[in-house]
Amino acid sequence: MMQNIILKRNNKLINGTVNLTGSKSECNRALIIEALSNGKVKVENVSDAADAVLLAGILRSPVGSGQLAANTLSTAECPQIVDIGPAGTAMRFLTAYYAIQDDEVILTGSKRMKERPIGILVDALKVLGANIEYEENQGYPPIKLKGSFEQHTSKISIKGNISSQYITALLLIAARLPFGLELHIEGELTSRPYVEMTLAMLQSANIQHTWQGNVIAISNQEFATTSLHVEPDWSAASYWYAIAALADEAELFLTGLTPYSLQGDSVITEIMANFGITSQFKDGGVHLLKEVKPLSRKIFDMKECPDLAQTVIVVCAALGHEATFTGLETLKIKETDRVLALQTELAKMGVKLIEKGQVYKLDCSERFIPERMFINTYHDHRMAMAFAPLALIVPQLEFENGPVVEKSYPAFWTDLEKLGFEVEEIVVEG
Ligand SMILES: O=C(O)C1=C[C@@H](OP(=O)(O)O)[C@@H](O)[C@H](O)C1
Ligand SMILES: C=C(OP(=O)(O)O)C(=O)O
Repeated sequence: MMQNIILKRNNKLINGTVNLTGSKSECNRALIIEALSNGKVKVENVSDAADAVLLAGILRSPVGSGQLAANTLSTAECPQIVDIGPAGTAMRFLTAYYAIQDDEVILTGSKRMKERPIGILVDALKVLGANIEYEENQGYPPIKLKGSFEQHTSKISIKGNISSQYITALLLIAARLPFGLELHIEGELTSRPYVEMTLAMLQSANIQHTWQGNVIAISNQEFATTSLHVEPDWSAASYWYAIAALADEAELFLTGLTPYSLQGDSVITEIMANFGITSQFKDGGVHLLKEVKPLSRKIFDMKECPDLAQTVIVVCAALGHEATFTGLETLKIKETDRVLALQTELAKMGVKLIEKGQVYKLDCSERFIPERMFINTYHDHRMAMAFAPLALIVPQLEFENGPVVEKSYPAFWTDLEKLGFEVEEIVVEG
């Protein structure tokens, strides 16, 4: 049985306040830092995102610091098994974290997680001195981390264009390595703001770094006694910007967001200015106001904000705005192949996302507005949330697997309801 969601909206006037949960990216970094700091660092405002709740459960289990995780199986003979489900950051960050712990751990995840590459990070950790084996397929989870870490070198090289999460994972443990870390990033760095977020959060816990050219260095250092406060999630905010962009009139207040965020996805304010949405920071949050404005921007580079790609592409498709997108390469190895998922779902309204090398063009020449649209979500929270704003132009939407949003924004459907959307849960075979 599966829970689907029927979503409808009977007018195009949006007005209200939304309290977003904490950023899953910030929270998952903060939780790893907390665990590595031996109790010196505390996380404030732990996110409700399922990926963060799961990681907190693992790292804050009574035995502490991941020595024996709560949701795991362990006996004297068998290593504990830690299952992180679909949480990509948790998988990558825990790989580095467990690589330097003493106990033997098997780290596994969902069916999709077993298709998301981890080899680049495992290779780098092995060069540093970690003892890691693959349990099924080379280069992919599950992996066995065998403990007995002995640092061989502080210098390692890592490809920058596949996932910044590998780099973050290494930076998070760097200060705990006896000889520190000198990380050489090979080639282009994707999702750069996420690496900057990591370094900024480490800095808040008093871990200093240098970043010169393509080399980031962190020496062996002590964490300060401090707390790390998790900001509201800007990626979640993007769906409200999309709703405002598709409304006739919109006045929204998103609490707790500031213009000085560590999250690169705060760039949604600039992106959505092109769609007539002004962002005014006051009263402890951001006010969104819709102005009618001709659309002019034709090219969007999503390399630094890949999690916004679905949001922006769906808004353009809904408005019939034939924009061009770059920086979508990493989308193919996320919760699903997001390029393929977008192509398949947009085809249901006659829109094509045409891939020409590394450039993607939206073709709206045969676009139509269906009476009803069924959205497949492919175990991807962002497929559900990015298509939900379409309720402002399509009379009835049905989403496969409503609870999929829990990964990063569990209150998504209830927040829509509070803002006047009709949200009906139905149970279907599946
Ligand atoms: O470090 C992070 O918190 C994240 C980095 C990004 O991944 P990539 O670096 O793989 O693009 C992003 O897509 C993901 O949702 C969260
Ligand atoms: C890609 C994402 O998450 P992760 O890689 O952490 O699974 C996401 O939240 O869009």
